[in-house]
Amino acid sequence: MRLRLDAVSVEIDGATLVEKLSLAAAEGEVVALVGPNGSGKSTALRCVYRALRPASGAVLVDGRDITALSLRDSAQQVAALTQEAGTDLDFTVEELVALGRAPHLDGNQPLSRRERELCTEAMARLDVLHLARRGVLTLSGGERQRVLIARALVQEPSVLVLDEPTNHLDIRHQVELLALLRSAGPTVLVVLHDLNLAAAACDRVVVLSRGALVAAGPPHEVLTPELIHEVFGVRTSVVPHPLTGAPQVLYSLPTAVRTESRP
Ligand SMILES: Nc1ncnc2c1ncn2[C@@H]1O[C@H](COP(=O)(O)OP(=O)(O)OP(=O)(O)O)[C@@H](O)[C@H]1O
Repeated sequence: MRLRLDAVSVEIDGATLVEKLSLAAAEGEVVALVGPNGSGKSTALRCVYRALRPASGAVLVDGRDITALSLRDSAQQVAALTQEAGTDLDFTVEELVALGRAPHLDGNQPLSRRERELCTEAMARLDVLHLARRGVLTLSGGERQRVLIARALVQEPSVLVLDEPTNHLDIRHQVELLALLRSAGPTVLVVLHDLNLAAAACDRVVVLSRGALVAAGPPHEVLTPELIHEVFGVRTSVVPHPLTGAPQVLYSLPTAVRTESRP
């Protein structure tokens, strides 16, 4: 198994934020992590990119506990797009993307031709090549998000974790990003709030509630009205997508908050 979380628990100041979370993702699989606000999704991801150390349990990449690897070795294995990933550093887009190669370089070693091509290709795939010379601080939120994803791709990780990567993205770039994640190569663990994007793009969906796993499996098995009501407290209808058959979650607003009906 490429990525495995084995009974990972996280405690901070005596509170258990994640409790005995186990999940696995095979090579090339795209797994969505969904759940209500505060259910522990970002905390679980932080253990994978080593911003947090589990109180117990382990994160394994290709069977090796990542805490046994040097930071440089684990940065070659795992790339992350985090919620804190906005950068205050005034790089150009191409400089920031090139930084994704850092875990693979010795000191100030310049990029090889192949690495420069890799950066150009990633910028093109994320539709930011035309911004290559722009300062990152001048970009819109969605443009910056796409640049950071290009940086994660040039890292050529075997595992890519992304925390709400569709934040700030317009609908075209959301759809393109999810399609890209399916074809990019690395095993992907992605936190998503949009259950329909998760259903369309992910092989499996893992649902967290109050720090613990409540369901995991293919989208059509997991995303049922009963489960969504139990976990999110929202009534939904789930119908098959007319073209793909993937489950589509339809929401209706509670009648109490509807505006009065028109004459
Ligand atoms: N450093 C910390 N100290 C104390 N509590 C924390 C800390 N970090 C996170 N928490 C709490 O842990 C819980 C889980 O947080 P986490 O960010 O993992 O949730 P999430 O599922 O990613 O939420 P969201 O959908 O809102 O991004 C929350 O209640 C949060 O307030």
